[in-house]
Amino acid sequence: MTRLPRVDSACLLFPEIAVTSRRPARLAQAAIAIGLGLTLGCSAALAQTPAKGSPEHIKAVTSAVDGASIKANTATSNDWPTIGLDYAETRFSKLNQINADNVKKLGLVWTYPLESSRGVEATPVVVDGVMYQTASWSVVHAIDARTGKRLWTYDPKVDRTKGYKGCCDVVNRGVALWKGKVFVGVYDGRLIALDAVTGKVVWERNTVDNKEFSYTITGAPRVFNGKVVIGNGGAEYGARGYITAYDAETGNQAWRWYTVPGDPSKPFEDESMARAASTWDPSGKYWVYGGGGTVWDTITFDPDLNLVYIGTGNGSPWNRHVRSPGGGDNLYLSSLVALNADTGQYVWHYQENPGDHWDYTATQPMILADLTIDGAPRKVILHAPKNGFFFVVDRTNGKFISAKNFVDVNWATGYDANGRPIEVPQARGKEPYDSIPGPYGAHNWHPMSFNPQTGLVYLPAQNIPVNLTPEKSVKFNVQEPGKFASAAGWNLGFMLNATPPKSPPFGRLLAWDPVKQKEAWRAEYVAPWNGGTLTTAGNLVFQGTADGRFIAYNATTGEKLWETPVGTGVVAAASTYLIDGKQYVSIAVGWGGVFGIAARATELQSPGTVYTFAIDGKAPPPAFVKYQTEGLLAGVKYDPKDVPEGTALYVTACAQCHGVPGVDKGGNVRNLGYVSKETIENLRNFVFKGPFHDQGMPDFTGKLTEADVVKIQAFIQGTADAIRPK
Ligand SMILES: O=C(O)c1cc(C(=O)O)c2c(n1)C(=O)C(=O)c1cc(C(=O)O)[nH]c1-2
Ligand SMILES: [Ca+2]
Repeated sequence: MTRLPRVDSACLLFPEIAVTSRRPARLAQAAIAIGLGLTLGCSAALAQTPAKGSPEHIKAVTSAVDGASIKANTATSNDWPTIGLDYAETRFSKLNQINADNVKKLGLVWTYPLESSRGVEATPVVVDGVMYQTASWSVVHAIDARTGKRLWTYDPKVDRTKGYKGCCDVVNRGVALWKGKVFVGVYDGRLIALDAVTGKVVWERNTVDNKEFSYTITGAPRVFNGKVVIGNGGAEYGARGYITAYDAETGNQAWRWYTVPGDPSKPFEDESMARAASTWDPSGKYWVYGGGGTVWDTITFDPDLNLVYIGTGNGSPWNRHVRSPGGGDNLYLSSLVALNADTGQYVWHYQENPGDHWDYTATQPMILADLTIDGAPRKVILHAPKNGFFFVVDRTNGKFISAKNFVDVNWATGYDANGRPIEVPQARGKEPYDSIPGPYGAHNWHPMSFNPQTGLVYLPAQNIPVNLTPEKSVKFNVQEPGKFASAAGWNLGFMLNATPPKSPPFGRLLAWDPVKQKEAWRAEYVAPWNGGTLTTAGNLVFQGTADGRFIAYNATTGEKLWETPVGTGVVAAASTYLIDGKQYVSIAVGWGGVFGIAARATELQSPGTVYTFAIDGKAPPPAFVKYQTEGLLAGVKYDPKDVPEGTALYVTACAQCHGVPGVDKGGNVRNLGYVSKETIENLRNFVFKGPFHDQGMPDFTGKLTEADVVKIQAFIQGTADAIRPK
């Protein structure tokens, strides 16, 4: 990356080069400046070189981050300036000091405590040794990566009793850095610009001023051309998806694009909404549920075509029979959409799941690549969404090139030449249905990477079996009566797996050839929900695992070359960067996300931590923390007649975080089948103004009655008793 203010070395190497590369009109001026610099400017500048890690240094290196520097960094990968490394989101670093020959000598340099006990999903962003990392509850940490010491922490103070507003853990997928500001999307819907040096708020906007829907933000903002763009989540609770661009300097709104139409009796926002409305059946009153299509993760910018690509989410509610009874594609659900980066106007779309029915989102991270396909150079998007197919799409026009399933699927047999799925009719039937992939996806938000040297994409793939039972009636979310709970339109019993699904769960790292649409190698894991990937010119792939390890593989062969325990399950992806000429690898660990709330794959539950490694690192690992669990709950007195009502209450109020008592083991939230008898006997003390409201436990005052709690107790003990080995 070109760093203007790095006068120590830049002085010798023509100080104005970075400026001229950005502003060609200033070539003549620059020539003079170079001359001056060599004669008198340099000695003065050298005397003022700020100490690394000092406020002046942080100001200098973060102010230099802009579109040109992000592009320039791709020549070396010295820094990791955006969440996916570059605008193409390759997560492929050209650094090769750490490589397949010496990775065995990788050792710990420092760890940094993120002071969080919920999921950590962000990739560390690093420029010249200044690191920005988010933890749960959208807390931002600035870290001196030379030492691992805190520079500052910013807590946007999300109301901890409002975690229920999102479906999938109080997570955050990271920051965007631009001209001295750090941008973070906050769980409660705010977009905040922070001063990169001090962590103080520069501006703040509420991006979800609408009161009808339960919006949250978990994704990372994207900055380009002086605009910062953010989407939101909420389609499990009823929401209408959109993304908004703001001026990065002022926070003024530049544009907004909705992903699905609103009430057709009112004027449409634009032509793209009018066209979309013809693919929805108004008798389903989809606008009341919001329709869905939330842009809760991937937003990618293409500087060459000046397009923004977004992946849109599932239908809201999931079940199309409820949402749009007459069928229809329901544009622009589950689609890749290209927008004009300046205006936010629709340019093209490709819909991966017409008429989504299964929470098959297209929000999974995409990678922009230039590939030779059938002998011709193509500018493509590589995409592996929840639905289990790997897509190659022409990013100049949205035309389908190819799709191939990367895991076994049962909802479609393939895609036709026009890019439409060939669906299996039972997948939309009225009978209970084992959805493969299920709503957790064959691949979720965990970032994949693409290594142009091997030609392979490294993709965390999985199966998490779920049985879906179609049902017309829509259940309430106890917290917000009138808001629809997650599986609205599907029987909420899916959470309790009323009909146990038959397919086996798995988690694996897939090395996938996107040209041949074929697996090259795989590594099997003990469980699903493993971390994102990083790949390097050192012929390496790095990935953290659900069972608490950080692993390096040979990128060509898949041979495991190195691993280290990290004290808890890993869901995030690693980054790598140079500091003062030496290569480091950092990974933030912290078990969580939608699967990690209630389930786990290791007995270790250490808090959120950033680990940083280098060759010959010798730092001692921190002490690991074990899960605190009691034996299977026994002895709570209850009336079996209360169990059916208790079940319904538990499903709408408790299941999403606590899982099924005694069946799930508990993830970053405890399972109520494995707590003490006294805890369940005193459940009311936790439910109403209880001690865990600062950790994400909602306050149910006014939402549940004391009698409801007694029924929930009956369900919890009844379930534990039912599964106890006789
Ligand atoms: O439909 C939505 O609006 C929405 C939002 C989110 C989110 O914001 O985290 C997730 C999902 N859906 C989702 O379907 C999903 O599987 C998921 C997993 C995670 C996670 O962080 O582990 N978030 C989300
Ligand atoms: Ca969803």
